[in-house]
Amino acid sequence: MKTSNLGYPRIGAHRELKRACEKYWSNKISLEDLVEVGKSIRAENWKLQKERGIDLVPSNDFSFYDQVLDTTLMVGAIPDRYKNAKKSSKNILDLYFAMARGLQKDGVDVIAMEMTKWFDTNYHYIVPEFTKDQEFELVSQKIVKEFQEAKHLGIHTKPVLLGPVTYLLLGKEKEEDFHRLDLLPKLIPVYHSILKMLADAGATWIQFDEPMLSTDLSEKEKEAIGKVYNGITEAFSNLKILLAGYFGDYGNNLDTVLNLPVCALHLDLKRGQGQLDQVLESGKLKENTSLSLGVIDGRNVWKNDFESSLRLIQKAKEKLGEERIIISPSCSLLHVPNDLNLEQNEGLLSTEVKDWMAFAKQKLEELQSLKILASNLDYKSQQLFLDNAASMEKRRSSKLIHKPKVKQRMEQLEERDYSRDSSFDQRKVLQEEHLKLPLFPTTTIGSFPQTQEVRRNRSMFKKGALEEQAYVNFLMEKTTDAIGLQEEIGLDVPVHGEFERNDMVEYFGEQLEGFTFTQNGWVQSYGSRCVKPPIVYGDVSRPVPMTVFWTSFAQSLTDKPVKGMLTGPVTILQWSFVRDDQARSVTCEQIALAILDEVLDLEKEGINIIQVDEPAIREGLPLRKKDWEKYLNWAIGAFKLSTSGVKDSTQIHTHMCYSEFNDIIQSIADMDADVITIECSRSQMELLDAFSEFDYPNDIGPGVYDIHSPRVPSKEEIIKLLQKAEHVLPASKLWVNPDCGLKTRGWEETISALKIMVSAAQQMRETVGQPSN
Ligand SMILES: CN1c2c(nc(N)[nH]c2=O)NC[C@@H]1CNc1ccc(C(=O)N[C@@H](CCC(=O)N[C@@H](CCC(=O)N[C@@H](CCC(=O)O)C(=O)O)C(=O)O)C(=O)O)cc1
Ligand SMILES: N[C@@H](CCS)C(=O)O
Ligand SMILES: [Zn+2]
Repeated sequence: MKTSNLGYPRIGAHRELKRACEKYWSNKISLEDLVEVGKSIRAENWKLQKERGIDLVPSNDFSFYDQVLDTTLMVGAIPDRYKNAKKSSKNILDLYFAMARGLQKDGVDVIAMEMTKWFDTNYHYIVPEFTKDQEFELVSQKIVKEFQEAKHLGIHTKPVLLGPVTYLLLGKEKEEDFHRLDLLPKLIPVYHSILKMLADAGATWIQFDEPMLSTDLSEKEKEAIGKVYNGITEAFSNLKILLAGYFGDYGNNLDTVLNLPVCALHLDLKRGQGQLDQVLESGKLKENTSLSLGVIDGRNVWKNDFESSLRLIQKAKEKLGEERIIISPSCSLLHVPNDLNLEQNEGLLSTEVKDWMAFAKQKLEELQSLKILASNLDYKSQQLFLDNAASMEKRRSSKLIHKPKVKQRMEQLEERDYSRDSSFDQRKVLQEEHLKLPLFPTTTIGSFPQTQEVRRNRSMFKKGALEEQAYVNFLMEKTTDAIGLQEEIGLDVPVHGEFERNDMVEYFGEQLEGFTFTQNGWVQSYGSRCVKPPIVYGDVSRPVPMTVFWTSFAQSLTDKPVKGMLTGPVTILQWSFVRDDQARSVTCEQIALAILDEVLDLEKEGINIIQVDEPAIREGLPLRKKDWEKYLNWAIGAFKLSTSGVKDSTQIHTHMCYSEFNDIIQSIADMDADVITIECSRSQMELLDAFSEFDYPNDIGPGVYDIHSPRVPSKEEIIKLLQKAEHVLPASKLWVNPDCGLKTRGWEETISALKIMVSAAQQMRETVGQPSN
């Protein structure tokens, strides 16, 4: 029996990669320094995995930004607009970062590639772009170099490649009249060249990630899988191919994968437990194919239940024999924090709850333990097993989890708690009278720059080096400045700026009961940006108001209507690590009630516009269509529960970023938010088509510039996007705002961009109704 890992967190135990990248981008360290940081993180990760007895240690799971972008560079799918960036870049990493972040330097002005969510995770990948006559060539040999780098350290790794079918399917056609999958015959030779180089370098196992296998694939897509892996196994009989689908079971694609002559097939047994029986009983697994049993949850932080994992392992062992079993996490460990041992503050994470958890490093140790136990017929009497069973039992019977008051409140909910009193049209009239906003009202999505100064003050306050009152005074100053600035710029609906928040989810998690949080539980979200997801371990409630002080303070500084800012229940759920002892829908409803309490308190304090952000509604959608309806019912229900108790004259906004809306537009309409602000600019307003075709009933603020890049848009660009929007939707429905919050930006670019945006809106007001050219 072997142990295998599919991927390890690459930001470093103390976010070394984040710091190095950000310093490199601001010219504070050299390329050599940055490369050195990457090298030392890789070495540390490989060593750590080796020391924990992992037999198949991954390489090429490291990335300076994103593994999909790495693949794009590997196969040379560099969009034409980066030609100048390529010429002016001194090295390939600068070109790579220009593709990820855009570039505005030395006469080069190029926008970034689109970014979107990686399946149903909070990780974002850079979307490949393809043209009809797309050519591929081997450009980056990173995977070979990293294999050799590990080899020099005495560690024989299993290089990881993003499979060609998933790679193409994750991309977008930038021209009409072709399907990206038709590019496969041109792409495959590049993969074969890479495999040849890896084989020459001495690689034995290769892991191909094909997570698209956990989605509904068409016949053509299934055929493509067949062709690719039959071709590879035939051409490279000296390589052992491990095919990995994850984030779910293979569903209707099972026969396709069972037919492949691969050396090992990975099963995500956390999301698809039933798949093991199906595979074992089908009799279709090829004799030479091993099973990689993904028994450890790569998507959550709970300790593995050895009893249930060993049951699965023993079952597979009996059928296939030990030699054909590999045990592993369900997916890459990219999505969990690094090391639970770094959590030493009992005030944050109690010893009791900590005992229920395992982060990446601990999950490797669990794999090691499972391997030892699985080889012991009498494993139930082993100390390793008994300790684990004791932890499981303590968690099940803990008094921290169940709160009768929360359960009672849920039982009393009625149908009418889930809808507003009047229709949108009726509400709109009242809100117009009340708020008196101009056409094309301007606003922002909530956060203003979280500068180092803001973060440092919070950090000092949390460490006890800054008194609470001094910290509050500092935040009041920042909020006052932000309101003043918004007045000066001429924004119609100001926000308080979210300076007091470390993160839009963690901030709420910290104030809600039933949640706990960590000191160092960082997980990569995109590029150098990380999040520290809170952990829901018990029934959720809101003991005291969470945002009323800051919103009311901001409102006291201006006559304009300040927009209150909350994170919605689905997003809080989706971006937290959630208890696995009850349905997610139940936890979500508990969070919804806590948010409702806050909405009503804000309204009581005279806040007439309240935004409840739900950027994660789309990413929470199950990967298979058959499961959508059930999810959408409870997710939309939770949003409505959290927002429906307000008066008709109170305007509810919601906000979503990076989402394809076409297929869930009805559900978005069902949310019945008075205004929805959405990410739109990186896709050049493509997303609006769904809203216009569907005749979306409520008001919309399509993001008019990309906030993920430091690039300042021109007025012409914004006008062009607004005209595009006005072309498909009536002007009376349109709001003007950036794509998302401004927390990652600096003040200088923020002020410039917002001034341009406001002046673009003013120009639109003047020209409304006139034909655009
Ligand atoms: C909207 N998005 C979000 C997602 N998920 C979330 N949970 N939150 C989101 O906002 N998913 C989709 C998108 C992804 N976008 C982003 C955008 C920005 C970030 C980001 O900026 N992350 C920060 C970390 C934020 C945070 O929690 N900060 C804390 C701790 C700050 C810190 O690092 N402190 C230093 C000390 C500071 C000093 O002394 O100078 C330290 O601890 O060492 C805080 O502000 O208190 C990031 O830096 O990556 C994430 C996702
Ligand atoms: N209100 C949040 C939404 C981000 S999705 C912000 O502005 O950062
Ligand atoms: Zn957003």
